[in-house]
Amino acid sequence: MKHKDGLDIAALLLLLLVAVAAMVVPVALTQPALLAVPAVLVLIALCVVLYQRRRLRAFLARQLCSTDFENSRIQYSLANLPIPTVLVNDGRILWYNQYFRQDVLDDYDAVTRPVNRVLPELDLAVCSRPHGQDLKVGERRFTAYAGSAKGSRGASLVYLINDTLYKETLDEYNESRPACLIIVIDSYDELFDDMKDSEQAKELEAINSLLEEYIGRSTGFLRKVTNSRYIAVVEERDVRWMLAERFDILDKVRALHPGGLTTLSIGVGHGGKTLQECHQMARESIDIALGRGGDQAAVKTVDGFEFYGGISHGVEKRSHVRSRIIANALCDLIKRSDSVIIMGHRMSDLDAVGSAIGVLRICKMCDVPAVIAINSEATLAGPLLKTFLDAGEGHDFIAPDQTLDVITPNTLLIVVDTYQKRLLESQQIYEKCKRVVVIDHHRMAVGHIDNPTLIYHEPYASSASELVCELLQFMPKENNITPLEAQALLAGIMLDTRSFALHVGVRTFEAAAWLRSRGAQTADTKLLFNTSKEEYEARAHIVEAAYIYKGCAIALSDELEAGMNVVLPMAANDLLTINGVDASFVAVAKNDGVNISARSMGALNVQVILEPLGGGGHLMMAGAQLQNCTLQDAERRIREQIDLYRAAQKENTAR
Ligand SMILES: Nc1ncnc2c1ncn2[C@@H]1O[C@@H]2COP(=O)(O)O[C@H]3[C@@H](O)[C@H](n4cnc5c(N)ncnc54)O[C@@H]3COP(=O)(O)O[C@H]2[C@H]1O
Ligand SMILES: [Mn+2]
Repeated sequence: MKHKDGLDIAALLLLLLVAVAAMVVPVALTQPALLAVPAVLVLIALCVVLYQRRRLRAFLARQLCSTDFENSRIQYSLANLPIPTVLVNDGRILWYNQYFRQDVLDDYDAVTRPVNRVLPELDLAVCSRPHGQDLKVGERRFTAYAGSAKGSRGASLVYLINDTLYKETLDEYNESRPACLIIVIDSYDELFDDMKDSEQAKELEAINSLLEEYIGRSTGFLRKVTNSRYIAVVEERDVRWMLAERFDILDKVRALHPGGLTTLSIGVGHGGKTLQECHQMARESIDIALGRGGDQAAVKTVDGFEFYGGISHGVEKRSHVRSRIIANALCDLIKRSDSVIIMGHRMSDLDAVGSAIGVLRICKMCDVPAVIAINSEATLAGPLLKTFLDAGEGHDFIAPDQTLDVITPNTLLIVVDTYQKRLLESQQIYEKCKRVVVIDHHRMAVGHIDNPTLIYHEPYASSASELVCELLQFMPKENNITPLEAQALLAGIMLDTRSFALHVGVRTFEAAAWLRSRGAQTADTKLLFNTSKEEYEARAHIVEAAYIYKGCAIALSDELEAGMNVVLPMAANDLLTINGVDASFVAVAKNDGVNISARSMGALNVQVILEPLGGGGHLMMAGAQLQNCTLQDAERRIREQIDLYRAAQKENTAR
């Protein structure tokens, strides 16, 4: 019998090894050169052992796994099962049927081999679950199910179902789901209006060929729907590489001109059930991308929005015509209401209160009763409120919960200086009012007010106060704004432009000039920004403790005394005046969380940096409120985001 041969050879080998061992010492002593002989002998012995091991394994496999081993119970029940089956004990293969040998082992033998050499991914715990485990062997794909083998403790039987076809079909299905892209050339009208026809053609041809090349890489197609708008239908597999490359088409188009004159906005909808649903998602995405200032891609998925790009400054894109139309529409809406409630964001600031005061004047011009809902305990515009109280205008400002009783189905809510539901001064008022108007200048973000009756949203405007100024100028009626109201609006503009340093367009100065002509005193306005000595000291303290990290000033502070909230944004402003600081981040503990104010001079987009922390705002002015978070955590998260942003910037310039 063969296994007897095996034993004989083993005995022979043993003898050989003993002889070699006996020889080594005397030979090494007398003639070291002859040591080569035992070495060669050992080598031969090893070869023989390896060869025998293979033969032994083949022999065992034949005995155990072939059908002529009639006495085995496993054999009886499983050998003819037409799916690959393997018995595993203690991590080693004990037995398998012929299908396993054919489909998984490619006709090699593997009895007693460790199972993780043959199936490295196999995890018996996962296989034992009802859905089994996905396994890949070469090109073939299986689902493995495991059960414990009867009668043998610790041994498992693993069944492998070859479902390569279904899995490949499923993958192909997922990869080929439809996705829709809407691509818009930002500020097309403004740019192309002044161009000669030949220049227009050249410009468009450059953009077209970049877009064609980009979509040409996909399996889909591109169509131009209007002069400035394209639509592309692609597949999920294409969206995947576009996301991985972070829509570098944006950079390519921006690079056509040194100043980044032409930019694109892209809205992507993917993951929807139907092509129609994806198209709808793409439309929502392009709206939000444009609302955030353009030059970026917004991707709507089933769980929300993601943004890519958005590094250039928005180009001013507004027309007086639009302001006039909105002014008329707003007037109409107000006149058709019983009463109006005006409300800003919580922790109201000079811009929120200033613009609310402007809107109140519009309501008065329309002869409709109106109030400003404001929490005067939690505001950063204390000095402004006080000025109005002192002037005997206190009745116009009411605590939010006091307005709830007077809300009727015909009450109009006008929200100023925010677009976000969660930042509103009062959620209850918002929920109770049927009709809502929004006047805001912040770049749009996720969680915005749905379906407002009217929106006046201009991300290029400096402030909500500037927008309200324009509306006031177009009011159909004789304008009777008071000098004090003009001053409130001017304070709003000055706050958000950091006294006309940032974010100022031609229209900002126009609005300021108009306010001046209506009696706003600049010196008095400046007084509204003054602080107490304690606040000044706290501010200096924070600035002193700041350090610089990758061009960003970071300052941390323990909780401030109640009523000192304005110290936080002011310290952030101060830090920006230091040479070599591109952006500043001030984090202050507040209750169980941390409040953050961030500022930049435009070299960094602080909105993008704070968005992952749940904050938002503008390119140059942003904030976030972290709940249940320590100061150290906040610092770590800020630095993490700065790292990511700097890395992305580096990659961009490298490209
Ligand atoms: N969780 C979140 N989600 C989305 N957006 C968020 C957000 N948290 C904050 N923001 C936005 O970020 C911007 C900056 O907020 P921050 O509190 O640092 O700075 C505020 C305010 O604290 C600061 N401020 C108020 N009074 C001030 C004064 N007297 N002097 C200097 N700064 C003042 O002026 C800034 C006015 O900024 P603005 O209202 O246009 O826009 C705000 C706010 O709308
Ligand atoms: Mn504000």
